[in-house]
Amino acid sequence: MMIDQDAEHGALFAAIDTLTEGGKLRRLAGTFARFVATLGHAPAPLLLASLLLSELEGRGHSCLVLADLAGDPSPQLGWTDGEWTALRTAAAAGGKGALPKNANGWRAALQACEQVWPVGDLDFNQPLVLDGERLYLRRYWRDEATVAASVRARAAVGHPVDAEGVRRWLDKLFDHAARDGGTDWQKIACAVALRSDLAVITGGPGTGKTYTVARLLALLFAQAPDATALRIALAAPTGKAAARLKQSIDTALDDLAGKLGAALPLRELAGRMGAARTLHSLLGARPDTRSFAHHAGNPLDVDVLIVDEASMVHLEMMAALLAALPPHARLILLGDKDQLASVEAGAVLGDLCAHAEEGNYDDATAAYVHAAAGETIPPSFRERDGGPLAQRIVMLRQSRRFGGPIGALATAVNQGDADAARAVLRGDSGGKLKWFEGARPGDVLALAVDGRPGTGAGYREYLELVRQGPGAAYDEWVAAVLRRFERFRLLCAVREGEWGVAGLNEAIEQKLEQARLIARRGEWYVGRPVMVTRNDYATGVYNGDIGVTLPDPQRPGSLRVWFSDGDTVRSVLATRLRNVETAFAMTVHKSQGSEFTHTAMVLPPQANAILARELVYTGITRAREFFTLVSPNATVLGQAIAGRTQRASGLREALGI
Ligand SMILES: Nc1ncnc2c1ncn2[C@@H]1O[C@H](COP(=O)(O)OP(=O)(O)OP(=O)(O)O)[C@@H](O)[C@H]1O
Repeated sequence: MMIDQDAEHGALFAAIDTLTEGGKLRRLAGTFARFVATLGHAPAPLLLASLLLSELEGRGHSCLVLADLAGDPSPQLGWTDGEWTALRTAAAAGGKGALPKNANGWRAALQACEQVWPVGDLDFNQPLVLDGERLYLRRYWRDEATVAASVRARAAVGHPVDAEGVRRWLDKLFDHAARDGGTDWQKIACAVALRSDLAVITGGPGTGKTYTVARLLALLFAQAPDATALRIALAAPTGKAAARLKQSIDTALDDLAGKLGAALPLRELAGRMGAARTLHSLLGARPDTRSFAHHAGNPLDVDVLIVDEASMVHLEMMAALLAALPPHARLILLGDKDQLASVEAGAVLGDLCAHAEEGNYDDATAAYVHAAAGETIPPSFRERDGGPLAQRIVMLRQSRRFGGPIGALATAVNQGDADAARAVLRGDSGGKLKWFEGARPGDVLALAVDGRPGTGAGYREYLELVRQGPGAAYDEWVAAVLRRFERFRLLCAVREGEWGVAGLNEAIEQKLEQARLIARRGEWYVGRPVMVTRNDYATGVYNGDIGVTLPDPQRPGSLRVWFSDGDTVRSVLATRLRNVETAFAMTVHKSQGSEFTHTAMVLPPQANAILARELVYTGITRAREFFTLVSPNATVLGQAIAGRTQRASGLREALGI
């Protein structure tokens, strides 16, 4: 069979190999197309569609939209027109005829193939699924169906609420004097979340998502028949985000406990909540398998689950989470819908929040919010037929932490206003922002080592502390080193090249070595910051964890990598960490869920498909106090802001939004 296919599709496979060698296709995409060819008669349109489907899945899309296949997918793939034409021509040569011309033609061609299950037909467990105008890998189709069904079911649940009682509590929990006029969306979010088994609270950095959810927790405790029996779980996609969530919630609850006094034993109730966990750990991830200990047959033992940084939760994880959540449990998702979606396929939060800006609250929600929160939803956020999901979503619109030039820059980028973004970057005289337009590599290296005036040093700062050594209290020194390392970070839009993660990590190491701040001896050296790139259950480190290499206090001559773990630190012998990379420079993608006092973002000299508005916005919003943009070519910023990351998915359609 393989030999026949190779003879028939030799030109196509050769074209695939050329694109793979040119770095335009991941190897897996070609392998998948070849695999599909072994499963039966495989006409050229099927192989071409399988190839692109696998490639797009690797770039975060859940499916292949047939209209894109019929049109010109090259911009989406970052290919030249010539590359797409060459691939089409090669496919048509093997297929002995022209490829379908439109989406209907593609649909007809694909549904006739034995490797494809057209939804609604007899199911033979084919690897590909054709659902309306979309082609899926079966796994993603199943995950999307699970998420859609579960979200619809949860959104439909309406709990009876004692609006008057809620109103009394909300007035206690929210400080009316602190509001600055306008609609109090935080209060609305609490009221809305009480009403259903699903609540989505979205908003940019510092809009008070954690502040709000702490009040929601207090309200849930206050309303529960037996508050001590309420099982609450906190979770986030990464260990770091989980630790941040727990810390912010503890602080907010402690603050509230002081305010509420004897009205609610909040300290005691909060003390019963466990630590925040990663979603992997919550679900019971098992080594070497994609399955989890918790699933529909062995659900999680929770009544309320709060998930922070939900924009980073990919489709497969969201499906697993929803399947494992008992039907009675409340799910509260927190996240910034405008941030980059997960590296893996899917953009669930973005899809759910597609219309969050508009609100679309119906009359019943408006009346309830008025009764329970004392807030009037403005007419521009109302819509008679807003749909059930819209009634479960609230967007927080005012940033408390993030005003000033960095906030203005983030807003301009988010709105796609490149002129405004450039004006903010060039116009800040207070030193919060700096733009190296037309930068040279030396500018980045100087920035990495010494920072810029007024922002504190770059990596010099933590490396000098490393050089000073621990003194008496080793753990305190480690914690201080880790804190200092978090003060500055260089983020890259791309991995490869002089302006990407790989090139810059090497160049920064050389520069730090010249400055005698590090002394490299092979791969591991004192001061080396590393990022974990794969979950490793044996050592307890997870994808995205960042640590710093320091001497082992017990075994002179050996090195350990130290990670912060909430309030404490923990370490792993350096040589036991297999999947790590140096982290002086890291991708914007990997920086999600983290914030640094000074964030510097490096753009590459040329625009590309990855470089889009969401990426620039995510990079900027990693900065707590100072933001520096480095771009060798000043025009790339405008091109990036103009680009959008659109992820193909059928979720919006399945949810009727
Ligand atoms: N209504 C409010 N009144 C007073 N302070 C508030 C209010 N809302 C938020 N804050 C404060 O603003 C800061 C940011 O709030 P919070 O951390 O909850 O935001 P967030 O949306 O969770 O941010 P991020 O996800 O970016 O960390 C906190 O210090 C919080 O105490």
